[in-house]
Amino acid sequence: MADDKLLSVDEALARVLAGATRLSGDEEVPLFKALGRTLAQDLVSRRTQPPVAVSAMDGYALRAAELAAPGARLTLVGESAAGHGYHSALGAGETVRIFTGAPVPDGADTILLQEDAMIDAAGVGAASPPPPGRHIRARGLDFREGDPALFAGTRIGPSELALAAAINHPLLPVARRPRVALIASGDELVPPGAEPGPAQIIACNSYAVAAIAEAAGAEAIDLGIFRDDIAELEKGLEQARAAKADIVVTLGGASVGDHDLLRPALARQGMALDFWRIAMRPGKPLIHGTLGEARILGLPGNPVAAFVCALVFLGPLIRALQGDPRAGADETEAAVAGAPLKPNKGRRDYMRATLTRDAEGRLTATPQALQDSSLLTELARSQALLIREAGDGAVAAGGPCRILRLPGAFVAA
Ligand SMILES: Nc1nc2c(c(=O)[nH]1)N[C@H]1C(S)=C(S)[C@@H](COP(=O)(O)OP(=O)(O)OC[C@H]3O[C@@H](n4cnc5c(N)ncnc54)[C@H](O)[C@@H]3O)O[C@H]1N2
Ligand code: MOO
Repeated sequence: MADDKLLSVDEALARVLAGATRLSGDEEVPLFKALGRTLAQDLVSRRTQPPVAVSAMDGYALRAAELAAPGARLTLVGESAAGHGYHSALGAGETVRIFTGAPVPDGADTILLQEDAMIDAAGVGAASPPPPGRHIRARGLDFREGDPALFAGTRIGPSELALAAAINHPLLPVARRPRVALIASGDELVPPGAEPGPAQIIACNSYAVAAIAEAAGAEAIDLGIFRDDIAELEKGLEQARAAKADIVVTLGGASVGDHDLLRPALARQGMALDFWRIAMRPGKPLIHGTLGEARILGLPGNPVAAFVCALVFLGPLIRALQGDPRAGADETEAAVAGAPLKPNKGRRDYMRATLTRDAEGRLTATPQALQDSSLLTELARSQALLIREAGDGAVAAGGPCRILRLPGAFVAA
């Protein structure tokens, strides 16, 4: 059974996304700067493509009916190359040499593949003539001027860039990148490259969380490490306000210990708290609220907990703030368990797991032996999170399970 005192992950995500719509301040960016941004308006095609009927192959443009009779020969009268069409319509008994992407001359209705052409002194023939329409791309086959080709809320990836360029939009209207300020907290933390004291460690969470934020389209602003002191943390929050952060992400200090001072610091700054504990493992102490215009996400300090919470909550929030209608959609996939899974109580569990294919080719997720939420090595060696719902019973090896792929994960051989 779910721990009914704690908010479920789905309810928590719904609350994080409630009212999260595209931020004001749309921008126009050139194509080469648009990867990962989100369209703020529909993009209407400014072109029809192909602009005329063109050949899909190198060969000969002709009338199918004229080559149908056995032994028929056509007279080669000219050439149509991409960008340089044949100057006139095809006359009776004529054919034109044509290349891929070249305009099909008026009168021609099919393309004889170069490899299938028989050429002799009498002209161009074929052992098996092509039927009408073969290897011709009709005008407007891909897109037509005036039709919407890409829609507001679409995340721009490589294929969207190619289409946007082809429909002749050199500048793309995109949502403003949400500004995400990062505040790490803890007396034990020093930055990479520094010499830690005997009980200190190197802070790492900001790097992973900034990467997740930027991959979702945000601008990450690292405000550095703050000591476990309410006044210090308040300074961090003031810096986040000065940086005009849309989202303030705090890292650590979210739990109930005497040195977990974020909630009091946030309260003193005037945060309207929404929730601070959820039924998730790792990631129980997750703070959500608003502070002025900014949204607050207080991530737990344990690195894997911070990572998983950033994937599950911060990424979707950033996407929603750019107007992506699919933000928060279920991105899990079906897999089979590579090892027996124990019953799961209380909280939804996101177990770090490797991904392979079994002998039948099924996607197989095998949980790491150690699941402590401090273990970065296990995280870096994993390709997926194997999700166990609160109340799930035992599952035998080979039984069904659900996974969420980690960013950039491949399926190991
Ligand atoms: N009595 C209880 N204790 C704890 C509970 C609880 O419910 N009752 N929850 C545990 C869980 S679950 C987690 S997760 C942690 C979260 O605690 P905090 O958010 O307060 O995080 P800290 O105590 O500051 O740090 C926890 C751990 O993570 C390390 N850390 C923190 N920040 C970073 C960073 N930027 N880079 C690398 N490592 C970081 C820190 O050194 C600690 O080891 O609380 C449990 N306790
Ligand atoms: O968030 Mo804690 O274990 O759930 O690491």
